[in-house]
Parts: sequence; structure tokens; C-alpha cells
Amino acid sequence: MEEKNTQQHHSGFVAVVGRPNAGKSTLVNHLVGEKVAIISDRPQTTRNRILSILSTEEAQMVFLDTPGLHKPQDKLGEHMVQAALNAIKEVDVVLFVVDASEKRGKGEQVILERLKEECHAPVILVLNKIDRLPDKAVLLPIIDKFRKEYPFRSVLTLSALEDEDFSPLLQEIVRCLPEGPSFYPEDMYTDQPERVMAAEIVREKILQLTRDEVPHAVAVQVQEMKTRPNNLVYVRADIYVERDSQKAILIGAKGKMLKEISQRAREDMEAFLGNRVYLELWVKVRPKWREKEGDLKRLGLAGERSQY
Ligand SMILES: Nc1nc2c(ncn2[C@@H]2O[C@H](COP(=O)(O)OP(=O)(O)OP(=O)(O)O)[C@@H](O)[C@H]2O)c(=O)[nH]1
Repeated sequence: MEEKNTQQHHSGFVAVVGRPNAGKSTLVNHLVGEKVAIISDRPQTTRNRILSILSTEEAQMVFLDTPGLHKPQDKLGEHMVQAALNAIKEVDVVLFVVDASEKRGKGEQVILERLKEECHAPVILVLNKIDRLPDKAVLLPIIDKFRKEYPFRSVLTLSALEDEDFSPLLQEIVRCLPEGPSFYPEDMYTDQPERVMAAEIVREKILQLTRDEVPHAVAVQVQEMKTRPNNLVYVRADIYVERDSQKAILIGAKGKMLKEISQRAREDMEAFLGNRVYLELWVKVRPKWREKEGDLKRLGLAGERSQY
């Protein structure tokens, strides 16, 4: 009789933690091969715990791309830190992503302490952004120092932005996962509903286009999303800011900025949904929404969804 393929299937959850701006979303998007989490060069871009799913023949890896573990400044910040903490308690393996091109700071220390206190799963240290290091020899003392402070399962160095092949990291993750069947259908790559993805796309464009002028005082909520008879998807979204001055920046002279945001967001939405999109954006002022529990809940940034 012919031998059956006895290779076992593995599945499990992978938390991706690290200081804001370390490159967590970039790494997860490249691993999964689809754009799921939004990216900007400003810290604290990721607000929700976003599930990204990678299915291969031998395993299904479910990544929780967590908001950076940082010192919270307001209620939104508190929820973000809590979401990241919950992640490290529940998963099968943790990826601790560090920007190796930056000096080590308090942020890494805080995360190491959290891992020591709360984490029982194996932790893989990922030293990222090595494309920025002209002399790779500087990595050795960095690795040495980390290894003295925490019993990492392994340490990998990479560039989430430029590398093409992530198989060493993927193999290491699979080795940490228990045997088991897939949790999600194999063609699914995120658990986020289309509305959430659409809102995140708009937020990404705002962060990318307005730079430091409109800080994190912006939230996006999709109010309506429906497919019209000719397969055109109609999307109406509200953009919330805290001040009139921020509203003015977002709209721009003669509405130019809003038009640019809308155009770029529409293109990404069309790629994501595989349909033509008609996008309508409204900018609204809601003073101090980040301090208000009710507003955070309504925007899906607190309560059930951000806790998992
Ligand atoms: N040069 C270089 N830049 C990178 C690399 N990885 C990420 N970046 C950049 O670093 C910035 C932050 O990347 P993100 O992936 O949004 O970082 P994050 O850790 O998810 O950030 P938060 O959402 O704030 O927690 C972006 O401008 C990325 O393009 C890398 O390997 N090399």
C-alpha cells in the first residue's frame, strides 16, 4: 500500500507586539501577502486588534496585529494597551518586533517586563529594519543584550519592508504552533468586516496625506455601504475630528484635500472589494471624542470588539 502523507497540520494564534512604529503592520501584511493593517510612518497607527490569517499547506497562522504597547495618554490609549496585553496572554506564540535601526528605549523595556509577567508562550524576537543598518555587525551586541534579559525562543533579523522571503520566520512560527485543523476558511485573510476595512482605508489616507497637521484626533465610521444594481458599491463615511481647525485642514482649500483623500481611498477600496466604488465623505467635529467612553464604543474602539 502507498504511504499516506503523514505531515501534521498546525494552527494557532500569533500576537505581534512592539513599540509603536516598529513595523508590525508592515511585517504582518507582507507575511499574509494582503494588505490588512494600515500603515503610516506615524506611531500608534494601529487601533484595533486586527486578525490577519495566513493559510499554507502545513499550517494556519492567525496574526493579531496589536496596537503598540505604550504609555497611555487618554482613554483610547488605555484601550489600545489593554488590547495588546490581552493578546500576549492568549496566544500560542509572540513575535516581539523591534526597530533595530533605532536606539533601544523605554518602550522595549516596558514590553519585556510585560512579557515576563504575563506571557507563557514562546517569544520570537524580530529585529526589523535592518536595511537601514549599513554595518550589520552592530546587531550582535543588540541581540546579546536582549538574550540576557529574556529567554527568547529564537532571534531573527529582517527587513519587513524589503525582504521577499520570510520563510525562516514562518517556519519558526509553525514549529511553535500546536497540531490542529484550520480555524478559518483557507481563502479568508482577515476577520474584519468590509465596513471596518473601508473605514481603515480612509483613515490611512488621512494619516498619510495630512502628516502632523491632524494628529490622532481622527476617527472614521462607515455609515452606509450598499451595492447598487450596476454593481457599484456606495460607501458613505463620517470622519470625526476634535476641532474646527482640523476640519478645515481635512477639507483643504476649495475642498482639495478631501478630494485627494477620497480619490486615494476609493482606489484602495475598489482593489479590496473588487468592485467599483462611489465614496462620499463627511467631516464632523466631535470635541474630545478620545476621552469619551460612549464615543469610543460607537466607533468600535472600546468594549467587545477591541477586547476579543
Ligand atoms: N526602512 C524600513 N522601514 C520600515 C520597515 N518596516 C516598517 N517600516 C516603516 O516604518 C513605519 C511604521 O511601520 P508600521 O508597520 O506602521 O509600524 P507599526 O509597528 O505597525 O506601528 P503602530 O501601528 O504605530 O503600532 C512605516 O513608515 C513603514 O514603512 C523596514 O523593514 N525598513
